Amino acid sequence: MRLETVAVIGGGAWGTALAQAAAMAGRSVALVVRTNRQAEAINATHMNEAALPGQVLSGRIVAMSQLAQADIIVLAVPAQSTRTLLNDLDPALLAGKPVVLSAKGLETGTLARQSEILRDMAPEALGFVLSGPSFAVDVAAGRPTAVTLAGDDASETSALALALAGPSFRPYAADDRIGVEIAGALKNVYALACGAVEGANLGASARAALIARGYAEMARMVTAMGGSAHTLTGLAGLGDLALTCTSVQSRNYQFGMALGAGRQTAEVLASGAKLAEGVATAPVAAALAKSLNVDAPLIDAVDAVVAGTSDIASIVAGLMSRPLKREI
Ligand SMILES: NC(=O)C1=CN([C@@H]2O[C@H](COP(=O)(O)OP(=O)(O)OC[C@H]3O[C@@H](n4cnc5c(N)ncnc54)[C@H](OP(=O)(O)O)[C@@H]3O)[C@@H](O)[C@H]2O)C=CC1
Ligand SMILES: O=C(CO)COP(=O)(O)O
Repeated sequence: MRLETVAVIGGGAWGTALAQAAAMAGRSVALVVRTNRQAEAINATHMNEAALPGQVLSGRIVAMSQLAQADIIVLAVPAQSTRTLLNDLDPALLAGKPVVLSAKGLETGTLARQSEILRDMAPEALGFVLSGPSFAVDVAAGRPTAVTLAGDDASETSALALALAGPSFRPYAADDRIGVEIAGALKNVYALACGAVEGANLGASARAALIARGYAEMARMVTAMGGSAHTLTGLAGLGDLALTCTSVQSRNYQFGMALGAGRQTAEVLASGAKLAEGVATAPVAAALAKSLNVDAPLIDAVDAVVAGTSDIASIVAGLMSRPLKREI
């Protein structure tokens, strides 16, 4: 498998950061953005001001508005946009190529994981999923982090990890795509919850308890879907949960803070909030848990708060009065 050139599709914060990581790994990178105008501005300034203000980009990155041939294709658009994006692409450009899915979310309506969407839309592509504790600003600035890269074929996954690894970006190869995708999607739901705990002034103890019970719930979901709960001990599980559920820098956490302070979802969205994937994923995860018969009180709680069908005080009272049970 030739792994020299990379095309990253999606000119937002994460696409730009992943382009930078691939460039730092020594690859030649095409950053595929929406319009010629955006591409020209990025190429003229070596910055993507709208996505990562002030961050100077590697000279190995060239922005363009159309996908051309590349050895590795990285998709970095919001989870709800992946299907539309793939629908607009020429499947021949993806056939037989490693396609790295980096969005963290489950699709509304279909309940699909990102790799299921890829399988539907471009069945001849080789799907890999990338997830882990990685704020775009950190990755783009070359601050160190490590992530999980999961794929079906162990040697192809290791080769791809090597091609994307740089001095500050360390992908660990793994094989449990389901576990990695569910972890990446659900950590955003728990980050909303943890932000709400902060917004409602419920205290750091409540937040830590929520993270631990969220982890247990996530393990039930992953197992029910056919993944391995062991995956959650890694970067995509514990790593990303630890980052997103404790950091005000997280957009999901910020959104949760607003909900915890008593604001409604529509109001927060209308105020120009940044992308918070957990808002769309919470109802999907709740439907998935129901269909799998998995007990998921925290996902249900976030779903209710996002939908505005319950308030934080009632949610807390409901969770605290559930019948006592053994921990494991
Ligand atoms: N930011 C981060 O730190 C991290 C983000 N992620 C994940 O990456 C995904 C993207 O997030 P992020 O980049 O931060 O979000 P942003 O909101 O910063 O950017 C999303 C980008 O996708 C573009 N886009 C949307 N739909 C399409 C489409 N159909 N075709 C082409 N481009 C499209 C948007 O363009 P336009 O604005 O014109 O609609 C925008 O440039 C999310 O799932 C997120 O969870 C993962 C790890 C870290
Ligand atoms: O996934 C992320 C870090 O790993 C980014 O989280 P937010 O989308 O909540 O900012």
